[in-house]
Amino acid sequence: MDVTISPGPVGGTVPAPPSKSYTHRAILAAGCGQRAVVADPLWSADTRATARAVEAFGGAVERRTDGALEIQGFEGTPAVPADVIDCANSGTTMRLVTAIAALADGTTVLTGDESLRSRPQGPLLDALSELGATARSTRGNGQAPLIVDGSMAGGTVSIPGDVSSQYVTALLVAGALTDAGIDLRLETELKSAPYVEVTRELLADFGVETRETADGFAVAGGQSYHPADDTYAVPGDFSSISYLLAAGAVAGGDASGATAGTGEGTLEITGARPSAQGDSAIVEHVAEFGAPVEWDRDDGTLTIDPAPLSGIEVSVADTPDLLPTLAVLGAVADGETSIVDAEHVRYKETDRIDAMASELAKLGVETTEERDSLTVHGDESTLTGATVDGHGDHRIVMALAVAALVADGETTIRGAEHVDVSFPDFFDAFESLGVVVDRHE
Ligand SMILES: O=C(O)C1=C[C@@H](OP(=O)(O)O)[C@@H](O)[C@H](O)C1
Ligand SMILES: C=C(OP(=O)(O)O)C(=O)O
Repeated sequence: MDVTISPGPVGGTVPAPPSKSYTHRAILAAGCGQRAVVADPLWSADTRATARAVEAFGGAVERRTDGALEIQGFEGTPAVPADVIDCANSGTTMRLVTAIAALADGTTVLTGDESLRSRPQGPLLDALSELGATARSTRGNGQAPLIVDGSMAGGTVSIPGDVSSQYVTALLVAGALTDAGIDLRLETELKSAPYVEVTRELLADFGVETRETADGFAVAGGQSYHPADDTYAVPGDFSSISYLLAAGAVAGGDASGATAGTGEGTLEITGARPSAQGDSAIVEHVAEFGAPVEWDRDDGTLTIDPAPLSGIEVSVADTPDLLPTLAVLGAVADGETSIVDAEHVRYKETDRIDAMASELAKLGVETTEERDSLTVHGDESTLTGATVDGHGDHRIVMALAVAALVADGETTIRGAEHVDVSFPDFFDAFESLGVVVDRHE
């Protein structure tokens, strides 16, 4: 599907979609236990891949009419899957499920789409092999398809922290079910660190203890997964919220003609309660760009008004998924925006530094790309509508949709269906805010 977006103001109230990261973890934690209900889950292409993996290991995932997931777990012992596990486009699914597969008494094969089959898995495969499983890439290049033979005993292992935090998450989730536990030593600084805190917070809610150590993390073996309450409720997703906040910052207003900076064009986002998500830093970032934003943390409500924006310098070491949103804010802002500490953003569904540089160029925006940074020259840029490519990547599509709101003329985004990965209702949400979206082939 392609979409054509007409520029125009946004305004109104919109709910945040549920967190993808928490939903993946909750489905797997419930799967590792006996039974649990996951309320308000994100039901998207990526989280459905995780649900399929739980079923492949012998669990059952049923979606109730209220959207909650009733999960019967495999109680700590995954069965050997009867078929290949297709992780589709989801890195989180592949990393976490690979580690759980190392607990099965037999062979699991994992694959995914072309994008996922190009992403790095080598350090995780090496770690699982050191811990007593046999885990390898069919092509010997550290990429899926993967073959994993269990079962791993646990022990001490070193792993780089600057490729993906999901390796750490995977070892903590599966390590609790090993005999010996896992003592994980980081060979480098940890990028995307808040995601490990999301993992530790969720594991604690499922009765699994983890520890931060002098050089990494540790999880004792022989633990079991059981939620404190029968039902686990998923919080809102701040990576998804970033597009809504950015839309409010650059195009807030209403049909009656609110003016930037006057507080008349408020956009409100509900369901934005605090959690361990590092991407909640987007709230501070839009404020640094100059947009008036308020966050009622108790109520979970964010309000944002449009304002003239000025460029900022921002590190995405902890928040890689914010890069596309920040790049678009930088394109609209006056002056230069430098997005730094970004090398790991190249290992996502696509190389997002490169993808944003090339698609923003089509809209008339000048950028400078380095290995670990993207500088957006907002002052030298005028956004002009064009046909742009989503690179098969949900976050590129959504960020470009925000840019389209303030481009001069219509913008067509190719491959817009990829929003299904993390925010299936994204274009409906945009329409509810007053955006004119034309979906076509
Ligand atoms: O654990 C998670 O839920 C995620 C971790 C991050 O990946 P990396 O740790 O690979 O940077 C992030 O980019 C991804 O969208 C979700
Ligand atoms: C990189 C992402 O997810 P994953 O690693 O699970 O594919 C993402 O959602 O931006």
